[in-house]
Amino acid sequence: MTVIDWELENNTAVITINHPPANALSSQVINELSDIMDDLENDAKVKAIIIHGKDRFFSAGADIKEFTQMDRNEGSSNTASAGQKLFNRLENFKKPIIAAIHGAALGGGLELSMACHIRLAAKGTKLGLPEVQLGLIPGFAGTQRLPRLVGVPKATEMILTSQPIQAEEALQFGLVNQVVEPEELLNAAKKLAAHIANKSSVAVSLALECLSYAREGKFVEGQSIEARNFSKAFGSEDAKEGIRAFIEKRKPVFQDK
Ligand SMILES: C/C=C/C(=O)SCCNC(=O)CCNC(=O)[C@H](O)C(C)(C)COP(=O)(O)OP(=O)(O)OC[C@H]1O[C@@H](n2cnc3c(N)ncnc32)[C@H](O)[C@@H]1OP(=O)(O)O
Repeated sequence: MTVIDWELENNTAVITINHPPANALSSQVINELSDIMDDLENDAKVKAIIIHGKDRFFSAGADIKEFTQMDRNEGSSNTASAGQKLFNRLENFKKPIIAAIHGAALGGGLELSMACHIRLAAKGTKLGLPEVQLGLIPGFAGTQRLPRLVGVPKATEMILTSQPIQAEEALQFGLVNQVVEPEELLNAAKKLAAHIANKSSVAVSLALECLSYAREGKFVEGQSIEARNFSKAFGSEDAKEGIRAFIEKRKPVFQDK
């Protein structure tokens, strides 16, 4: 039985983690998500991606029950490296990925959402990295991505105390982009995805590439990639159309070329 489904709605791929009871990120979830990303990468119809969780939670993190069946070597190396590899891939994906978070995004669940480009959270969601409480530490790059988003002092407090924060506080710290009513979450994510999917996918992917340098704090390199990508975008058919449409006071019709 699969634990992740996806479907295409207009130009948005909606990925649903469906691994009851807590959408824990078992190795099966990691493998299936990885396979799905292969499909989405090569599907020209997909211009934006949403990841969300079925039922009560976005994801409560790595599968703690699976940990009990692993030997020390597997637990310490394969699990962390498989998750890190996938999440790096998501973060550097050429198509925008939106995490629609509800209930709980804990441990690996928060790490998954932090690897997405934009995060929307439902009111009442708990977000945290509680691994230290288990005698572990975050293993899917949470010690690196959380400080980048909320600053080192807040990340240190969250990781060392294992205490989650609520969506509203996450918004204040920049950990999520928006907080919405739970029943509005998926619609809000779809609206945002459609807004982006309307744009030229050439320009969107060139912009995403530049933004990856900002995440790494590489201003000088990022600036030079920006100049290169500006020139690539400028030479695209979509830029011709976008500029013409502005002059002609109409909506552009992009061909993604
Ligand atoms: C490299 C990455 C490492 C990691 O990510 S380590 C994991 C870090 N995550 C956590 O420590 C979170 C653990 N879970 C919780 O704190 C709580 O749970 C929740 C806040 C998510 C929900 O609490 P409540 O509403 O009281 O429900 P409930 O009875 O605790 O959980 C419902 C069912 O979900 C299972 N479950 C929850 N989290 C996980 C998990 N991470 N891995 C495997 N199963 C999990 C439980 O055991 C239980 O299951 P049953 O109904 O069969 O007793």
